[in-house]
Amino acid sequence: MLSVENLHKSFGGVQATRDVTLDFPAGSLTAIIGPNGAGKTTFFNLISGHVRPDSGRVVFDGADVVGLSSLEIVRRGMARAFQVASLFPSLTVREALTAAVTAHQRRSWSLLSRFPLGQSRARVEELLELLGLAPKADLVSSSLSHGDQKLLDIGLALAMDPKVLLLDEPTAGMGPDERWRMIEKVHHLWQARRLTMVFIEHDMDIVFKYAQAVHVLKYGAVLAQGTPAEIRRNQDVIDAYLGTDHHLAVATGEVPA
Ligand SMILES: Nc1ncnc2c1ncn2[C@@H]1O[C@H](COP(=O)(O)OP(=O)(O)OP(=O)(O)O)[C@@H](O)[C@H]1O
Repeated sequence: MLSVENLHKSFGGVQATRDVTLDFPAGSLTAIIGPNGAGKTTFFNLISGHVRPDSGRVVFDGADVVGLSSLEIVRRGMARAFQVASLFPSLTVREALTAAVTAHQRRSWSLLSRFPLGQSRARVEELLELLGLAPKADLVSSSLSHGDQKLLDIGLALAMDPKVLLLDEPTAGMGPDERWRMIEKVHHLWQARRLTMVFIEHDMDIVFKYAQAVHVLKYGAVLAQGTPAEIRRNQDVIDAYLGTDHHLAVATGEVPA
């Protein structure tokens, strides 16, 4: 579905992405982890067309998309949840989703005839249900909790009908309980929509519980990739990232050695 080959990007003297080659099979749920400044967000910027790589390929659905605009990449089916809900502070949740669904359908001219207004309404209601936002559909976006605003951001990305969904720290800024509720919803929609999903996450408990595959970046390069079980016992990852707390957890039997 998505594969990245030998991707490089420098900003001045900083090599933010170094020879990154990674694969994201159709229907997979992959976490990207790494210390601050490892190049995780830059990686998302490169694959979604927001920043152009210096070299390398981003093969999405069989075609190299390097050089295409971010809008064209969205149109081809790769969406990214941005903090966009805050752009529509006075719209209700339903109005914001309706605007996104309608905008997407207008862009997909060839599909327009297959999406009459009734279907676009049905699509909005389906998204409200999927995200658990139906009871809040008539609230203005700015009055939502932080977690619900993030869900609305995800909903606006889902309105693009993506095959691949990129989430940059979906649980950032949340307390422990809200974090787990959020990731459970994300996991539910991954299952329900059979998406290929990639998420950047700092909370290792969440990563190890939910991701099928984990790609670890350090100084812009791929340090390791594997299943959660492989990553948590990978010595390079432990040394570079998981650190002493992990050693302690292994020693006390909280996680397997
Ligand atoms: N537009 C830019 N101009 C200059 N330097 C940049 C730019 N974008 C990223 N960088 C640099 O590239 C490196 C990687 O940054 P990036 O934000 O991708 O890391 P990250 O892993 O997402 O970090 P964090 O976990 O803190 O969000 C950093 O040194 C950063 O300062």
